[in-house]
Amino acid sequence: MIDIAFEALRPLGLSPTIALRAAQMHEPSASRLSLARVTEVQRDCVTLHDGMAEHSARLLPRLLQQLQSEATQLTIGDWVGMTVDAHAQAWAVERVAPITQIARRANDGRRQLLASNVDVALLVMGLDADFNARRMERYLAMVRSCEVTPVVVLTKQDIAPAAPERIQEMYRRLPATVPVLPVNGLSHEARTAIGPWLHPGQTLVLLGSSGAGKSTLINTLAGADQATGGVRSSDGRGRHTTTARSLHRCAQGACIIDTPGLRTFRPDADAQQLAATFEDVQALAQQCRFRDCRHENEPGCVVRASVDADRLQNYQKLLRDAQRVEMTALDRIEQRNKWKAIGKAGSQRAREKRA
Ligand SMILES: Nc1nc2c(ncn2[C@@H]2O[C@H](COP(=O)(O)OP(=O)(O)OP(=O)(O)O)[C@@H](O)[C@H]2O)c(=O)[nH]1
Ligand SMILES: [Zn+2]
Repeated sequence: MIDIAFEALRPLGLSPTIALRAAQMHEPSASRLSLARVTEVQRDCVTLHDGMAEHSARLLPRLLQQLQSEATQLTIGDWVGMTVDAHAQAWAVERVAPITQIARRANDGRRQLLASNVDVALLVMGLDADFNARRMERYLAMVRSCEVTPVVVLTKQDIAPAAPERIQEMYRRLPATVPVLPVNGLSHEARTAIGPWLHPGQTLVLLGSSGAGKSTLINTLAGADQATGGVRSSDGRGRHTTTARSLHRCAQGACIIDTPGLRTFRPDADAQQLAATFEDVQALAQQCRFRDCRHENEPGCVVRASVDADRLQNYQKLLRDAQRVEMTALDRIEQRNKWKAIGKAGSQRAREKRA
């Protein structure tokens, strides 16, 4: 049996789908479980919120083993069945299978989870020196391949002299289906602009490089006053670290997960998934003369004629990177041998010509 305090958990992002999944969990033990959300992950414990209070909880060995066998970790935003034992120690007993997971590939190739059960990713970028359209396209590819809705938030509109041109550049490059919101993150108008994505039951995550204005946005969206403050600000510990991820509640009902600054990362997606996130390229490619057009120098290429050249280059680079990761060692040897053979044949022909 699991207790689900739906109304109390709603401001923590509980959706009907998660509630249903939780109700179907098969907990064999007789212990009474309550549904709770992971609001912070520490080295050997997690912070869980059950709608009433936060608990510092350990992971039941069985859950640890299960996560290990699935090569995954408990992540901020996960939902779990929680129990409290006779010694008042809280335990995470079972994880509700997540609906979405935002992950990136670390430079060593390992999959690193950033947040679970996210509906909307706010892709935060400053209109100042932080501005980089290619990086924004990579963020977009990452979140769309995780099936999370992207919303681009361009901060520092009030202080960046180049703001108008940069906003235009973003509109020009990104598909029209992606919302682009230029804001001053310090102003309440940012709250109005992002308002349509802040309904109760929604979970947002903020992604962007260090200094882009993520914490500033959280303060504006959560409201500076204690009454509407986030989960973090109500526990008396304050928000003394920007390196940890944490979950906050917004005044309008949604909850929002802060992440440490991202700069270098690779999306955790295969080439096909990535390609699908460049919907403009995909749609135009249907009209290229050759079915397998790579939009490089083939004649009759409609993509090259219509898509921003830098955007197209970025697309091709992302695909190459993804394909490189997918290639097995054997593929790589095979490809090297093929190029060697081609190279040899080439120099052979050159020798023949000279002879
Ligand atoms: N004028 C103005 N200043 C902003 C805006 N957004 C952020 N800032 C300032 O930019 C600086 C960095 O903002 P933060 O919110 O700390 O950036 P962050 O993305 O949380 O950075 P990390 O915590 O390192 O990941 C702060 O001094 C903010 O006051 C904006 O829209 N307008
Ligand atoms: Zn083409």
